[in-house]
Parts: sequence; C-alpha cells; structure tokens
Amino acid sequence: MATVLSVNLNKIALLRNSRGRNYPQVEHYARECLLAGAGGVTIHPRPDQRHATYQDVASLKAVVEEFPGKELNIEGNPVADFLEVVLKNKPDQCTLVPDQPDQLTSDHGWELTTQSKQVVPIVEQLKAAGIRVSLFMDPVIEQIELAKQVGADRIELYTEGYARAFQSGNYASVLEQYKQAADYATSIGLEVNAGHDLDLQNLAAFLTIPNIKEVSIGHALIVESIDQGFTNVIKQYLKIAQ
Ligand SMILES: CC(=O)[C@@H](O)[C@H](O)COP(=O)(O)O
Ligand SMILES: NCC(=O)COP(=O)(O)O
Repeated sequence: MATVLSVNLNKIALLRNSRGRNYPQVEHYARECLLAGAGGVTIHPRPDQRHATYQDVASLKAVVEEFPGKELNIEGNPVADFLEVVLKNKPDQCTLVPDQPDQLTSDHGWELTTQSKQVVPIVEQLKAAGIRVSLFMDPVIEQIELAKQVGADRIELYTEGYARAFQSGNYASVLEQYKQAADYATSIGLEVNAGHDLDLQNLAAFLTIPNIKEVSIGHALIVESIDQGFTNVIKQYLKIAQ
C-alpha cells in the first residue's frame, strides 16, 4: 500500500511573510506539488501566524478542491481561533498538536493520561463537522490506546526521535519502537500517519513499517528543494513512498 505524501508548506509561508507581500505564493507551491503527484498539502497555522496564517487555510482549501481525491490537512494546537478556522473551512483532516503558542516547533505528542478531558469535546466537534481527526502522538502504547478512547480516527507519530536516531547511525531499536506503536495503533482500529524531520535520507527506512497511511513533510523538503528543485524532490519522495 502506497503511503500518501502530504507536503507541509509552512516554510513557503515563512519566506512569504518575511517581505510582507504575497511572494512566494503558498497556493502556487500547493498546486505544483499536487500536479507532481503529492496526495495532499499540510499547513500548521501557529497562534502567532509566524508562517502559515489562518487565511492560508481558506486559500489552500480552494486549491486542493481543484484536485479531486487530494487532501488538505490542517495541523495545530486547538486554541479557539484555530478551531474556528478549521470548522469554517472543513479540511479533510485536522491534526491536533499539543504545542504551546511560543514553541519554536512541535516537539512532543499529547499526554492523554492527563489531557484527554480537554481533547474529547474537540474531537467530537471536529468529527461532527465531517473532519477526520488525527492526534500528534509519541510512539507510546499507553498514550496511543487513549487516542482511540478519545475518538481519534488516526494518530500522527511524531518522528523527530526516529530522525535523530537515524542521523546517529544507530536507529534499529528506535525504529522498532515506532513499528510496535504503529502495529498497536492499527490493531485497535487507528490509522497511522507520521511526520516531523522526515527527509529523503531517512524516509525509506521508516516506511519499512507497514500501514503508514500518510507522511507529512515540510522543513527538510523545502531545504532539499533549494538544492535539487521542488518538483524533482517531490518526485523523489513519491518514489520512496510508493
Ligand atoms: C506537528 C509538526 O511536526 C509539524 O506539523 C509542524 O508543522 C512543524 O511546525 P514548524 O514548521 O513551525 O516547525
Ligand atoms: N506533521 C509534520 C509536518 O507536517 C511537517 O514536519 P516537518 O517535515 O516540517 O518537520
């Protein structure tokens, strides 16, 4: 089963915001990656809108709708403004991430042992709006079991731990931990996405884990595109994910 590539466009938005005018256009790169064969696009509008903005959600929804079967995934901490934009624009998927507003980047999954009461009503509200709900999770069986209990459709395995281990050259035991987490999630009826710090070097080994439904990749993909060209890099990812 091929794994869907969802291209995270945060860093295109970051470049755009650095000059205060609409260049580069996020919509252009969304169209380019979908034309190249990506299965969807992702953005993560943070409360300070340092890169992706709440307006980008509506713009990208319109672009994705030009490509039947392709998906829009909106990631973020479920603060009120975020939820309002998600419910208004109804992306195909919303990935809830437990970030603090001032975090440099996402660096942990949900601690549902203490946060499930906060999450349950939000999951219900999003699912009632017809939005698939994914929870950003560490590869911890106990937490993944709770993700099912709070009603999530999917989990997104937070893969920075794997990426760091891969970089060290000694990653077999860490990969096995992710495989066990993914296998367990699948066994209890959760579909499995993955993302954060995946790249052209480490993706193939990670995808030896069966049943990874979707990977969302942004930071490394944009850096690799500087050297090798955006469409060329997208096609390399698709070849690995097929
Ligand atoms: C949750 C996650 O790992 C990514 O979706 C996130 O979008 C990365 O955020 P930055 O692009 O702000 O680092
Ligand atoms: N959910 C992960 C994502 O969308 C992109 O993460 P990264 O590739 O920018 O680290």
